[in-house]
This record gives sequence, structure tokens and C-alpha cells, in this order.
Amino acid sequence: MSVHGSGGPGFGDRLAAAIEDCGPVCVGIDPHPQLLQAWGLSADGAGLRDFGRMVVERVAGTVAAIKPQSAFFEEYGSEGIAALEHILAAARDAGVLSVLDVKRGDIGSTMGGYARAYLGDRSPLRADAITVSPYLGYESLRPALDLAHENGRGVFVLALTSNPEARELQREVAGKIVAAAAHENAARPGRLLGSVGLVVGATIGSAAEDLGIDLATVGGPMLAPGVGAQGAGAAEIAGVFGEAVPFVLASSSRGLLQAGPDGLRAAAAELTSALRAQT
Ligand SMILES: O=c1ccn([C@@H]2O[C@H](COP(=O)(O)O)[C@@H](O)[C@H]2O)c(=O)[nH]1
Repeated sequence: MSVHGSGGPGFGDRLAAAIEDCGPVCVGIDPHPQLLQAWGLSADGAGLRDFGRMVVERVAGTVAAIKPQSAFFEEYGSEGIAALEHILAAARDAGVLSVLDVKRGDIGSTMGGYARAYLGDRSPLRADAITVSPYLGYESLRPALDLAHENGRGVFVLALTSNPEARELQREVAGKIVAAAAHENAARPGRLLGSVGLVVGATIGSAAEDLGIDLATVGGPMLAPGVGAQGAGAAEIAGVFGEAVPFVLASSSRGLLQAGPDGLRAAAAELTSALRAQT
């Protein structure tokens, strides 16, 4: 197992173990106003906190990870950020891995601030991994890549996102991003998986294959949003990822959350079974 500044296993290995134990589902925590209402919660900091806490309580031990979407917390200002801190702490206490979906990317010096905010060992907003955007150049992500490595945390770099508008732009650069992540993981391998992952939507069909991209060569995990409300399911995961399916963390937010607090655990278990049947 690779040794990091933290002295423990890296994020890639921790995620591989969680997928082995609990299956490949990641529950997105996206507190849309309609969902807060359906869950009987208020549209304020207390409602956000309760929503996230209830999700964590219901899925702990049955899914590999949770993925709070920062946007839905930021829109409430400081009380939203306080709720996000609370939910990340609840996940740590429950032993559930957290992937904070913040899609950060900036010039290197500013990226250092983002890295300390989300990957620093003492930051209140620390998560096990974050999503990052490489559109200021892959190397601009260096502070996040290095701090994640040092602290046993991870990053998921946007490569081929799930939204249809992304295709035209991303097909120009996806191959370079995939190659850069593969190079990074080869230089800092985990025992099972490196800690630099990619965001590859479950909805992208044959795009990776069409571009000549072999996702199985990355040596890190694949965060696959687009399951559920965006139309993808277990069959699409198998079709998009092929040999890379064992490294996939399949993420669904609305598709699972709409089951409500009483149905969430069963909905997540059902998705886990469907995904496991593909491997
Ligand atoms: O390519 C991407 C990257 C991130 N997302 C995020 O995932 C969830 C999807 O929500 P659903 O309700 O399951 O559609 C959301 O937070 C997105 O910002 C993505 O969809 N695609």
C-alpha cells in the first residue's frame, strides 16, 4: 500500500476497499428545494443539515461514498457552508467516504488556497476527495494533486462530463487529461488504485472509445455521475467503462433522493445490486 504524508493508505486504496465492502454506489447530496420540501425539511441551514445527516445515517455501511454538491449549500451563504461542514463531519464519524463536488480550478497560487480549504487535514471543509476542473491547465492543479497525495486524499479531474453541451469542447482535450492522470498515478501508485481519478459521465455512450481513450489504463478511480435522473443505469455504466468497470464509483443524486428518507436505503441497495450484476 502506498505511503503518504498521512502515513496511511491513499484515497484510491480507501475507495477500492469501500467499493469492495459496500459496492460501487455514491449517493449525491443535492438538496434541491423540491427535495427539501418532499423530505419535510425547511429551506434553510437547519433543513440542509438535517437532509445531509439523514442521508448519511441511512446509507452508512451500504454505499461506498457520499457526494455533496457544494452549489446547493453555497446558495444559502454562511448557514449553508456550516451545514456542509456538519455533513462532512457526520460522514467522517460514520466512516463513509466523502467526495465534495466543487469543481474547483484556478491559477496555481489560488489553487493552493482551494487545496488547503478542501484537502487540508485541519480544514473544517475537508473531504476525502474533491472534483477539480483542468481548464486552466492540468499543471495548475498541482497544489491540489500534491496536498491530496500528502494527506491521503484524492481528486477527480473533469474529463468527459455527463452533460451533452460538454462534448464538443471536451473531446479536444480529454485524451490529454486522461494521459496526465495516468502519468500521475503511475508515479504515485496505490496498492490497488491511485488517488487521481477522473469524472466520466455514465451518459457519454461510446465517446471514450470513439476518442481512442482506454479508461482502464488510468490506474485511478472513475467518478460516474449521470445515473438516475440523467438517464443512465447499470447497462450504460457497463457500456461506457468496459474493462474499467471495477474502478467505477457510480453517482446518483435525484434518482436516489427522490425515494425519500424511508426509501433511500432500499433504493441505494437496489442500484448496488444492479451494478454488481454487471461485473
Ligand atoms: O459530469 C458531471 C459532473 C458532475 N455532476 C454532478 O452530479 C450530480 C448529478 O445529479 P443528478 O441528480 O444525479 O442528475 C450534480 O450534483 C451534478 O452537478 C454531473 O451531473 N455530471
